Amino acid sequence: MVPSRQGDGGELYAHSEELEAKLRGLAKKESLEIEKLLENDKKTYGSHIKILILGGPSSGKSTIFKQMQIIHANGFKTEQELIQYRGLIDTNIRQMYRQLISGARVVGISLEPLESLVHNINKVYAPMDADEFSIRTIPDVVEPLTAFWNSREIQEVYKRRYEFELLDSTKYYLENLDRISKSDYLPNEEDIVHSRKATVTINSIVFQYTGVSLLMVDVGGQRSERKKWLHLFDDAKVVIFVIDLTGYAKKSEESRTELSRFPNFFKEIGNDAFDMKVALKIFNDVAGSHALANAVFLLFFNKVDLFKELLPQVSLQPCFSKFAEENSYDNTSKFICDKFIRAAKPKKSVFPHFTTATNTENIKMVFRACMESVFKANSKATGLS
Ligand SMILES: Nc1nc2c(ncn2[C@@H]2O[C@H](COP(=O)(O)OP(=O)(O)OP(=O)(O)O)[C@@H](O)[C@H]2O)c(=O)[nH]1
Ligand SMILES: [Mg+2]
Repeated sequence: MVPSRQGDGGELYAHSEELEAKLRGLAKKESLEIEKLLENDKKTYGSHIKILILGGPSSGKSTIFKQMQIIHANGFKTEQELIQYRGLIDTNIRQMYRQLISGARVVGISLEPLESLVHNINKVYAPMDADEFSIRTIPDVVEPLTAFWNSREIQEVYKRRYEFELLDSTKYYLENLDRISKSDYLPNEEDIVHSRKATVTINSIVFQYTGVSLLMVDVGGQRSERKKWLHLFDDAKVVIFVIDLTGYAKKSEESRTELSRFPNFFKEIGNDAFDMKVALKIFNDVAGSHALANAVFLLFFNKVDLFKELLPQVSLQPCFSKFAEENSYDNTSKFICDKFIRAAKPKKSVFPHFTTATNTENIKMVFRACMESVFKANSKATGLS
């Protein structure tokens, strides 16, 4: 799948001078707002250790942020929060259904045999279409949508999911429709970390970790959101940089626009516009930033679960032409990891970790290991001793 493009003005930005000027004005206004927000943060949070979560679109930053809320704060408990997540999950499910239909067109699989199922599903969704907030996974949609999902055609389309845009949690939600459609359904933590909404705000939490107060900040990874990052770099001690491992197989429109701006960094563009290359470029920029010269970098190579599923189907070689080994997990993960570590040269403290952000236990364990290495790394530079 390619990242959701909600709220992204990327291509417009590249093509129109007038729009560019307008957006510059907006960015200035935005930067004043961010400064005000940070000023308030300082008042509220005092002198905490600041950890920034950065990375490309849809890499899993907010999922990690949610896990921190679950592990170190109160998690998601209020009815209002749960109802909001329920609405988001319902919207995600409808989105997945539509993406599978468009995907069938992209990969050239005819859905004619599913005509009556599609008709029945559309009949349920049609009255809700006028208002996004009214979208519900009602019991009437469960039977046709489950049959649609289990059909031979859609399973074939799903196998080729990296050729078109599809939400990562498609299988997870479409196999839990019975539970989700219950009238009193409220999402559990696992459901919540599988939901998807592109971040267009700056989210922060403060929590205690072994007696140290940490301020963790989550931002959006889409190009329009990355303009806000610079304002946050000052006094950040730790950067968690999240990389979507499946990005080696994805080519989003955003990646094409993005890479065409750096012809010297990436010699071959066009067919070569893989999301992982954009992530590499973003990481290279961030790691070279003066404001982050003393920060410890934790690299989270994320979506290990999906990466392992993908490896037997898609080779790493089209994305990285120098990769010439067998497409095993060990070979590919090492190759990708080396690429990023080399991009961080010359002097950085960089600690790589392999993660599945939707798995609370995995993130709990990785975070513990991270903090140990951070505390040990360079107490003078980080002020974490
Ligand atoms: N299966 C699986 N899904 C993941 C993993 N990490 C994240 N996801 C899913 O990937 C989708 C995108 O994750 P987000 O956390 O929203 O990504 P993000 O980096 O915050 O994206 P932006 O805010 O747009 O920059 C969500 O549906 C997550 O549930 C993972 O390790 N495994
Ligand atoms: Mg996010």
